Amino acid sequence: MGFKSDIEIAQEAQLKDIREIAGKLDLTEENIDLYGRYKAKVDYNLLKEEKTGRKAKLILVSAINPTPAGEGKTTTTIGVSDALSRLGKKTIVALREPSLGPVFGVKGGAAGGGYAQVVPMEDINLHFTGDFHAIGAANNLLAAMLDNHINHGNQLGIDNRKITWRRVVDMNDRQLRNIVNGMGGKGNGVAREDGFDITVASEVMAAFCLANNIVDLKERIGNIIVAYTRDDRPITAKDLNAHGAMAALLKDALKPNLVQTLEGTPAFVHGGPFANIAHGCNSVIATKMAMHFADYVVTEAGFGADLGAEKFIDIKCRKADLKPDAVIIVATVRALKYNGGVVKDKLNEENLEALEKGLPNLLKHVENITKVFKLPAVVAINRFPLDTEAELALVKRKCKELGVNVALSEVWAKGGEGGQELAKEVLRLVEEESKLEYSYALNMPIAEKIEAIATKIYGANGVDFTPATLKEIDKLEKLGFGDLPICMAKTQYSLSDNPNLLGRPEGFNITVRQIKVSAGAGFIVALTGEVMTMPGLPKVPSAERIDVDEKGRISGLF
Ligand SMILES: Nc1ncnc2c1ncn2[C@@H]1O[C@H](COP(=O)(O)OP(=O)(O)O)[C@@H](O)[C@H]1O
Ligand SMILES: O=COP(=O)(O)O
Ligand SMILES: [Mg+2]
Repeated sequence: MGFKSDIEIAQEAQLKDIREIAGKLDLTEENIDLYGRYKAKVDYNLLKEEKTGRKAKLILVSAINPTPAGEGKTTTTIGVSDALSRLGKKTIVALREPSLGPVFGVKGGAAGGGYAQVVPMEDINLHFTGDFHAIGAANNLLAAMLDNHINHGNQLGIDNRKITWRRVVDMNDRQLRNIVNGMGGKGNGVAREDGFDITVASEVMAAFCLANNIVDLKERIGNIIVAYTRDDRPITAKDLNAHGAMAALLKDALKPNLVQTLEGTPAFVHGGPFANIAHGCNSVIATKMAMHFADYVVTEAGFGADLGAEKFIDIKCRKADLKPDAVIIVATVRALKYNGGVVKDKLNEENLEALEKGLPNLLKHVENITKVFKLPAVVAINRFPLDTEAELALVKRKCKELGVNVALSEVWAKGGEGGQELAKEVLRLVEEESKLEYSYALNMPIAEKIEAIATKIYGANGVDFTPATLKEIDKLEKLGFGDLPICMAKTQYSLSDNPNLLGRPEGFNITVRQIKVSAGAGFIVALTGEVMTMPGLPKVPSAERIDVDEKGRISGLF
């Protein structure tokens, strides 16, 4: 259909000098560190001087269960922000930074798409300002100091079989999931099994995204549990005296990155946990900074509302005293057909029957947001080029029949101009009174908190815990971690823990196969199904289509 690619649109754009964008927030060069002409970091110490009374409206963008390509949350977040800017509203976008895993893997970048992008998209999708490299270095410094401690006598009595800390790299590399290191005999370390996670799954990333400032970050890092002794005493980063150096590595990374949308709306892009294996939200610091400088902040939580939105509310909002004033639930014709049983390579064919069959998935997410979390919501139908008028009309009609707010969004094709209907509905919703509720109380037992999420948000009958998991839950409660929130690690494709159960599955249980405490981040991770903390590359990685020419001009990124 001859559409320009995301990178062609981005490279044709005339970007504003980032100092002009900073000026929209009354920021001067004293408040920012320039990273070239189009990127800057903003001094988080500015938050200490927070003016009282500033209460920006916070809009969360979530979605229905997606196809592997994603349904356009980031694109919609950017597009509706541009639409609000066009309506004269002082708006900031708050997004996560892209991971190289998906960039070179299946999904591609995370800078939006079409005429709703943050730019410079090549920089943002690749090394950006180096935050992920800093987070990886801090994570791996801790791993090196842990093994070094064991190598030099193990005074802390670490049980080699109870090491929970893993190394990370920001790449999809299944080869590194399970390794043996320290081989080569005396002088080359102590041989043991180990493995790598992808950087966005690191607890350092989670602590980074939930920290309020550098002192809080250092304290959180110090609390990270890396191993246990034979008698199950936890060993922390602080026990290894690693937390100071780790926090030093993150001094600049912790400053939110300021860039711009194609239409010049300021954007904070900072932190980047995935929402299937971590909590899936950008940093608290960037969100609060955005709320300090703007009247409307639009932010995204990863994957479907069963993952990103649930953890945005039950973990991030609860811990950072934030409250969304409205939620946009992105739905697409293709994801509704996918949930209605259509296979990936048939999603571009009109299929009203499958579309209608997939609607229960959308309605479950709407119920969760409006009836469990008690927040006002609007469904944004993110229009794709091959959506037919009949398909779009069916979704809109069904939503209206069921009393669901709905707006057509054409921001991918038209930028902010294509988001006017959605922006006006958001402006109406944020004025509604709403009393945010959580899906569980923190003082409930760990198992009951997990059951509350599974039954209320996923629609499960219940939760099966493996014997080892029940034993670990008992140990964590005895160690005093019982009041922490839960970070569910689950497939993004299904409300259940089975990626093949699409639509609105009923009569299922989820199985929690592993539990671990992220004492630094401040939550308990419950792993279900086959969810991977180190994804693998597909048969034909997106990396094969990426190139750079003699002028340093990159192509193939999307
Ligand atoms: N309306 C649309 N039409 C065509 N492509 C789209 C549209 N919306 C999003 N995309 C593309 O789909 C992919 C996923 O979009 P993204 O905004 O990253 O989704 P999410 O944040 O939900 O994963 C990106 O490549 C993006 O360019
Ligand atoms: O963690 C996943 O984020 P997206 O859904 O934005 O890809
Ligand atoms: Mg996204």
